[in-house]
Amino acid sequence: MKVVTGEEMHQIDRYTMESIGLQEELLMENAGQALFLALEKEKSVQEANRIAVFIGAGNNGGDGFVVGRLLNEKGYLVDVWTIPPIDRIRGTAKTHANIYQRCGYKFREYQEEYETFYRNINHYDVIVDGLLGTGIRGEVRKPYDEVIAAVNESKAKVFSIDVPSGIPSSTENEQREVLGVKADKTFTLQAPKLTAFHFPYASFYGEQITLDIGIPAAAFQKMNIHRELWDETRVRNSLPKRSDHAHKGDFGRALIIGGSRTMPGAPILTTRACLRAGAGLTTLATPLSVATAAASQAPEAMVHPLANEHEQEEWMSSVVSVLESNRFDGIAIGPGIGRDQRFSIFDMFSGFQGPVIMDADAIHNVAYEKERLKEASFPVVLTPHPGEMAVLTGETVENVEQDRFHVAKAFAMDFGVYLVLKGRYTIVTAPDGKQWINPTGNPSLAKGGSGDILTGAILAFCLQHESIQEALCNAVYIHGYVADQLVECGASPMGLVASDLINEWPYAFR
Ligand SMILES: NC(=O)C1=CN([C@@H]2O[C@H](COP(=O)(O)OP(=O)(O)OC[C@H]3O[C@@H](n4cnc5c(N)ncnc54)[C@H](OP(=O)(O)O)[C@@H]3O)[C@@H](O)[C@H]2O)[C@H](O)CC1
Ligand SMILES: [K+]
Repeated sequence: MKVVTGEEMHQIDRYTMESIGLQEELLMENAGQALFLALEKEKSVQEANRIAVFIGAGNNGGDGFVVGRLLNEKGYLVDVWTIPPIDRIRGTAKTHANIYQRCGYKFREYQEEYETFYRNINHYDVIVDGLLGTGIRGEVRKPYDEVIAAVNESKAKVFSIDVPSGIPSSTENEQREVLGVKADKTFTLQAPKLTAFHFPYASFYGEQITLDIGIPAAAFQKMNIHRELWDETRVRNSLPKRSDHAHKGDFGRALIIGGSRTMPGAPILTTRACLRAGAGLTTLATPLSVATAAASQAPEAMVHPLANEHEQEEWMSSVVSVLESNRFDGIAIGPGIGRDQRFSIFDMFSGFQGPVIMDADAIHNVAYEKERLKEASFPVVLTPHPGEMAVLTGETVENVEQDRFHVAKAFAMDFGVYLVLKGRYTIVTAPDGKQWINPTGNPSLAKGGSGDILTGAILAFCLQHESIQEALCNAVYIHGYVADQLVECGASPMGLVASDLINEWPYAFR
């Protein structure tokens, strides 16, 4: 499913109307019908004594008029409020306002009776928010700011149409305080909007449901949008199937390089996750101080002791000799190495051709020689969290977080790498700039060890998928999905640790 900015959606609408010939009146009717059907399924709507529909000046309000008409038709007790005077409503929204009136239904104007409006707002069980949609520009103006504040203070269930009113639908906004409707649920029309996956905006959306309003696929294709949601269907369709007569050689030889005296656990978690995610043969190369613990905690793995991490030269040559004396199909480097030492991944891995996943401390190292990413002999996957992304770009974490999509895309394209920018909605970016957003995961993943296991799963999946992009998207999806499953079964996000996720991994799609 494509994820769009408001501007992209407007262009898609325009193409649908002007080149395909589906008119806006019809799209608005479709939107209202789809919204009405979705609302009717809501318990709070079924049980509501009184429902309010709030309508703004644009087409978001037009959708509101269609919903208001259909709710009236089915006998719900509805108050339809227009925030601007009715004569300010124009175009297609006006057409549907006229249809509403000709069907014999009443509406109230905020400007005429705003005292009643604020008195009544506490008596509504449900508010349908058709105030502002993708057409908002700049800061929320009067009186919408006051109306939005009142909606947020009311006890009603709030259902937003398309976007929570006040929330922009692109991330290219100057930093300002965000004022928006805090929706319980947002019914997005046709395609999810970008800010639904970008904080601070995402927290206003509540649960997100996408409704089909009949915009043809051809209109999306024409626009060439390279940003998509990676959902469960995509995972199920792209996860490799194991044949009955498979053997371990079919699933790749994985090498994990990591660990140090003070961080022995990280590479062990990566190794265990790599095994659980199905790699055929998994080897851990780690300093002697970690090797014994690793052998007992990941007995299915092979362990190659490396030189002490403080002996920089020796450590690097021990890595090289592990690579020279064995054959590996993919490598993950970074978990628990520590920040004290400098090493060159490109010197150590020269000539290697399988995928190399660089995580954690390896990212800090590669930042010093990032120009060499452009000439790597192997496909590179970088898995930074926002702090590590800031190290890579030389920007502040705030700058990264302000525009994650653009920062990730620019870096992946400039340096020709796959980039997994971690966060509540992790973004996978391919070297050609295409992006996929991961919807799974919860706060239990905001914890030490969670990145280490993702790295192991990514390595294992890269060895089992034809496409690196699909491997990354699927690993990220399942990593979050497993955490979601555990929380759904009653585990507290506070108490879950990375090992719990590793143990749950095989049951992800039971
Ligand atoms: N394909 C689809 O998804 C369809 C979506 N539809 C719905 O249409 C809206 C987008 O409609 P649009 O008219 O472009 O925009 P809005 O409804 O958001 O309203 C814009 C008007 O709001 C006023 N405005 C703009 N900025 C502000 C602000 N900062 N503060 C207050 N008011 C603001 C302005 O009106 P004025 O008269 O005050 O100038 C704008 O004109 C989309 O979200 C869907 O809900 C359609 O139904 C068809 C298909
Ligand atoms: K809205």
